[in-house]
Amino acid sequence: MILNGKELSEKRLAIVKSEIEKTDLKPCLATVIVGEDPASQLYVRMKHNACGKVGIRSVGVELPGDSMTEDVINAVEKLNKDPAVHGILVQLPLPRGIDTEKVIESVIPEKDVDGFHPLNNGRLFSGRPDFVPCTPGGIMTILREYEIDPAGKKAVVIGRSVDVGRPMAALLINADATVTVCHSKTQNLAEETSKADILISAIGRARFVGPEMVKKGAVVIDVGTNHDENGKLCGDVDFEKVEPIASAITPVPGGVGPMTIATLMENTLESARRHANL
Ligand SMILES: Nc1nc2c(c(=O)[nH]1)N[C@@H](CN(C=O)c1ccc(C(=O)N[C@@H](CCC(=O)O)C(=O)O)cc1)CN2
Repeated sequence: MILNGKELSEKRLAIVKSEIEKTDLKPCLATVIVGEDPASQLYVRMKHNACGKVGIRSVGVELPGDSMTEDVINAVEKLNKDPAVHGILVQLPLPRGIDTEKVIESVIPEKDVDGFHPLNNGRLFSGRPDFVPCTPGGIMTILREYEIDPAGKKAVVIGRSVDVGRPMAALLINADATVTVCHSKTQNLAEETSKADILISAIGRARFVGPEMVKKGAVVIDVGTNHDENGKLCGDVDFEKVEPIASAITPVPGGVGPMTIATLMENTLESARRHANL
C-alpha cells in the first residue's frame, strides 16, 4: 500500500480551511529566511502557498546570508511582540556562522509552530507534547489516518537529528512503540533495521535503504528529500526495490513532505485559537 501524503495533506488542509471559515480567527504565520539557499526558498514559498490556500495570512522576513545571529534574533523578537502574528518559523538550515540554537530559543514557545524550542522539546520528551515538530507530527498523522497503530510494535528510526530523528523517537515512545534510534556509529545497521515493524529513515542519503535492510511486511516511512546522480528527486529508500516487500510505504515526492506543511498549518491554527482563547 502506498501511503499517499499528498492526498492526505490536501484533506487536512481542507479541514484547516473550513475550521478557519467557521470562526472570526485571522491566523497569521511569519517565516524568517536567511540567505538564498534555493531549497529553503522553495520550502518557504510552499508554506506561503499553503497559507494562501487555507486562509492563513503569511508574512515573510528575508535577511541577507551574511546576517549575524543578533540580526536574526532581532527579527524574531519583533515578531514575538507582534500580537497579529500567531506562528513564527525560522527556515533551517541557517547559514554557517549563525548560532541556530540561540535563534530557535529566541522564538517564544507560544508561537513556536515548528516545535523546535527546548521547552516544546522537553514537553514532548516528558510525554506531554504541545507544539510538535512538523515532519514527525505529520508522520504520526499518516500512521493514524492509515490505522497503523505503533503500540507494541518495534519501530526503528534511522537518524538522530534534533528536528526529525529525536522527536520522531519521542512520539513513537509516547505511542507505546518499542523504539531503536540508529545513527552513523550504529554497528550492523541492517541487522537493526531488519527487525523493524515500522522503519523511519531520516538520514538524507539517496536510496540508502535497500530491501536487505527491511523486514517483509514492514511499514516504511521515508523522510529523505535527496537528489540522485541524475538530479532526480528521491528519498532515502530505494522505493522500486523496497515497495514490493513493504506492507505500506511513503513515496518521495508525495509522502512525508506535504504532511510537514499541512502540520505547520494545523499548528498555526491551533496557536491562533489559543491566542483568542478558543
Ligand atoms: N524551520 C524548518 N525548517 C525545515 C523544516 C521544518 O519543518 N521547519 N523541514 C525541512 C524542509 N521542509 C520544510 O521546511 C520541507 C521539505 C520538503 C517538503 C515537500 O513537500 N517536499 C516535496 C517535494 C518538493 C520538491 O520538489 O523538492 C515532497 O516530498 O513531495 C516540504 C517541506 C528542513 N527545514
